[in-house]
Amino acid sequence: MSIASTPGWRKLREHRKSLGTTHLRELFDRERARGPAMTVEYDGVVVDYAKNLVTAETMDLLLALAADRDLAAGIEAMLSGYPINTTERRPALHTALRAPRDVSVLVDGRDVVPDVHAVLDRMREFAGSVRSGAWRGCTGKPIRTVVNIGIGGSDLGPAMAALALRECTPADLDVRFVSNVDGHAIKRTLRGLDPERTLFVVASKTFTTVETLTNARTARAWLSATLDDPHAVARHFVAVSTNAREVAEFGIDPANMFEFWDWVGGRYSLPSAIGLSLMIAIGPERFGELLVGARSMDEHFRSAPFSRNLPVLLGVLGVWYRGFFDAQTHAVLPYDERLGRLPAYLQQLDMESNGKSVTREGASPDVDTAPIVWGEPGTNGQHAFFQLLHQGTTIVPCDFIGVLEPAHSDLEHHDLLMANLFAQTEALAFGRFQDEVIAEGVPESQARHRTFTGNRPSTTILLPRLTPYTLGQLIALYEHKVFTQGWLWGINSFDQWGVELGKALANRIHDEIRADSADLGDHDSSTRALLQRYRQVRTIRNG
Ligand SMILES: O=P(O)(O)OC[C@H]1O[C@H](O)[C@H](O)[C@@H](O)[C@@H]1O
Repeated sequence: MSIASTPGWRKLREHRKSLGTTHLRELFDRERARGPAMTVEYDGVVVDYAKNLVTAETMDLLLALAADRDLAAGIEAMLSGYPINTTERRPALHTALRAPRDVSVLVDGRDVVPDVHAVLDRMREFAGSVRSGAWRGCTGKPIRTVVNIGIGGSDLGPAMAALALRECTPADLDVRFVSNVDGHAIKRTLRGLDPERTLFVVASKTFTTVETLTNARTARAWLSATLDDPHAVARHFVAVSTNAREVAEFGIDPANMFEFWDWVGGRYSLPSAIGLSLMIAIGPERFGELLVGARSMDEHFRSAPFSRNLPVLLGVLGVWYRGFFDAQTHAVLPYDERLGRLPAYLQQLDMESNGKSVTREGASPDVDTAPIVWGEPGTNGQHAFFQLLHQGTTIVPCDFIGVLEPAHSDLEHHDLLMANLFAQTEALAFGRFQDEVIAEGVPESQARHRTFTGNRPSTTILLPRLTPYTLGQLIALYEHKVFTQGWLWGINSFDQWGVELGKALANRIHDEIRADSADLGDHDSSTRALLQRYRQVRTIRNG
């Protein structure tokens, strides 16, 4: 049944009406212990959702909706390997990537956990040998730079995590990421590198992604231009993929390929071999800690009652705002420079998973699905777009993410950072009303401009420290939040057909650009004129 026609949704609609414009000031006045009552802690991760536009009744209704939508069965189906990715007839088993050795997870009657650990063992051995210098380039020198070539899920996860955990990377090891097909990207990445000491990790689930293969070919040509050695590619290129045939076709020895499986979605693949560059950067042991952290959140998701289940709570709050407040976007604001790429990572996770207009049954959903996810680290965002968060005409639910203890010892910086985080959530929630502004001595002519309506929702997520373990928890927290929402909306969160059309058209246009004489008559007048303009410049440049 579509979600909007369920009794649970109808009750929420009534409840939303009765809530009207009730202000967070009032809710906090009414419930003296609202803060602690609406804070849930699990294994060191604190989620305070008190500054959301909800009452205890709202939460009860949202959680009842989750129960009615059989979320518990959905969670079980995902974790036990049921093929919930129906359009691709596959399970979505990223959770098996962090299962301990003694657990079994069956896919088509076969336990996949031994395969997972066999690859992890190979990764550990390889990453260890690169880090220790035992793995040599073809001229006998140890590797000092690792370049991960991949895009989307084969880039964002490891790049986000490598930045987050950079303190764990030895100073003499440089791990870089290149994704864009824009030639400036690979040029800048390779600038100043010593081919004799550089290792390329070509990461692609399909090994057919044009951007990645183009960058990999350019890197191979760059390497071969200096290292005239038949063993150069074997010593300087490894692959991470599900596609051994294409890897061999590219010229990478399958012995240097690290495998994963089609039941791992690209945007969920960081804990798989896609994490190889990260493992080299932070070391096998720390990579293992990330898996254990993610595992801890998996277990929590599976077993905690919904009212104390962090991913479920975050998930239903998002459903509430999309369904009943017309909130088009959701901001992720990590108050931690190290989490600078988290918003980009979560954009793919959330928008590629749930940005859909078709239900699992092939119908149109009758409610809005994924929000537009965006964000920047604090405090930078405050000096850029927070104006709109505080006084704009649109409601933007925000996640503020803070880390209690920094990895440096400069408390002055950290106190300021955290003060800003807390202040922003307070300002958004409670605002400053016009009479208060006037009472402060602001001239009446300016009072409206300097008024803050407040009642702008936010959730605060606190981690004790940013470590591989807590980063693993945070990743799994958001993965399961996204799952919760997709399940409630009734969509398949694990396919991504929406990226295909643009790819197909780009292939066709690419051919037309290369064949100068190609007839552009099939294109619309806008595209045709743009292509002609580009072809002219291209022809002049090529002489
Ligand atoms: O890992 P690859 O096969 O190279 O895919 C890289 C990315 O490209 C695709 O277009 C998908 O939209 C992403 O989900 C995927 O992560």
